[in-house]
Amino acid sequence: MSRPPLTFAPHHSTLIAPYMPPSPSPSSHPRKPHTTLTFATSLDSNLALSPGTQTPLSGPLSKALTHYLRSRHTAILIGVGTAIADDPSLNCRIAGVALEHQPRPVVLDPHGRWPISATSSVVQLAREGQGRAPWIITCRELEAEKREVVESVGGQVFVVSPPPPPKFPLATPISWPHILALLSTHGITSLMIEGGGTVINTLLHPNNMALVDSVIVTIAPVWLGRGGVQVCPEARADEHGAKVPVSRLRDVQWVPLGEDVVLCGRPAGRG
Ligand SMILES: NC(=O)C1=CN([C@@H]2O[C@H](COP(=O)(O)OP(=O)(O)OC[C@H]3O[C@@H](n4cnc5c(N)ncnc54)[C@H](OP(=O)(O)O)[C@@H]3O)[C@@H](O)[C@H]2O)C=CC1
Ligand SMILES: Nc1nc(O)c(N)c(N[C@@H]2O[C@H](COP(=O)(O)O)[C@@H](O)[C@H]2O)n1
Repeated sequence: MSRPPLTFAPHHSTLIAPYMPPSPSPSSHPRKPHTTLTFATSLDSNLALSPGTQTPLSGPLSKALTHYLRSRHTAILIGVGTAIADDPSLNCRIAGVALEHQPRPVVLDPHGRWPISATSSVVQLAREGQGRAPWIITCRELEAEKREVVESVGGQVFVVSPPPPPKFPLATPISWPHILALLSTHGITSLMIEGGGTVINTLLHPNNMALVDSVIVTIAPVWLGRGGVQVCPEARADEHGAKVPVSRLRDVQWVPLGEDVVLCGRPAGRG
């Protein structure tokens, strides 16, 4: 499971410092973690060439920045589509990062679709002490073998009640406030949400956008073409039914990193 360590230039951390989670204070008990939405996209807003496949987009410098972000958050969340497509490691591979600065991988898997096994990357890394054991948030009890694998490395399975029938077409199986509150209850003070397309598009829905504190997007100089996994949230209309922008970022900074540019901002309307 050994992949080459990444090198991160410390001065790059000053550029993104304003978007980082605040230091947790022992006296405050926020109802939700500081939430950072972060992903890598092509010029045509694609995360991957096709559903179910992984497409490398970040260059070495922006990839190292993503790994630095991982070390600055207590957890990293993905949807089960990404877990299945990528078998991701979800650890921080910057040389010398101690286990206490590794993020907790969290997989949203309401229907228990992730075929997690002893050979899954996150499980192997947890066993080798190079990452934390995964947490799975699901709506149904997992098969005993899967639960055993998760628990054998110190991970946890959270079975939450399925919600009532969806009111809106874009309603997600588990509401985002519920997910964030659950993680907060279990000590997660900062959460990095990496994807994939479904997860990002539902978080960018006008109903959920206010839950996002920071947005950090790597834009790679490539077009992937139609039929990819696209970031494109539900459209929004005003009270007269006229289409209006879903949201615009404020406090924007563009950070060039190698051939990529990293866009940092905060969704408008946040304090
Ligand atoms: N370039 C980048 O930075 C990244 C790229 N990717 C790419 O994205 C692709 C995967 O994206 P996609 O296929 O859209 O899958 P996702 O990773 O977004 O997972 C989607 C699934 O997660 C579950 N889910 C999502 N939201 C919720 C919620 N609120 N409550 C409960 N369950 C939820 C659902 O599972 P169910 O269907 O069982 O209900 C849903 O179908 C891959 O190709 C991957 O490589 C992924 C991350 C980052
Ligand atoms: N930052 C970034 N750049 C890309 O080009 C990507 N394809 C991704 N994908 C995300 O990173 C996960 C893979 O992580 P590991 O290297 O295996 O730890 C993948 O699952 C996506 O969440 N990210």
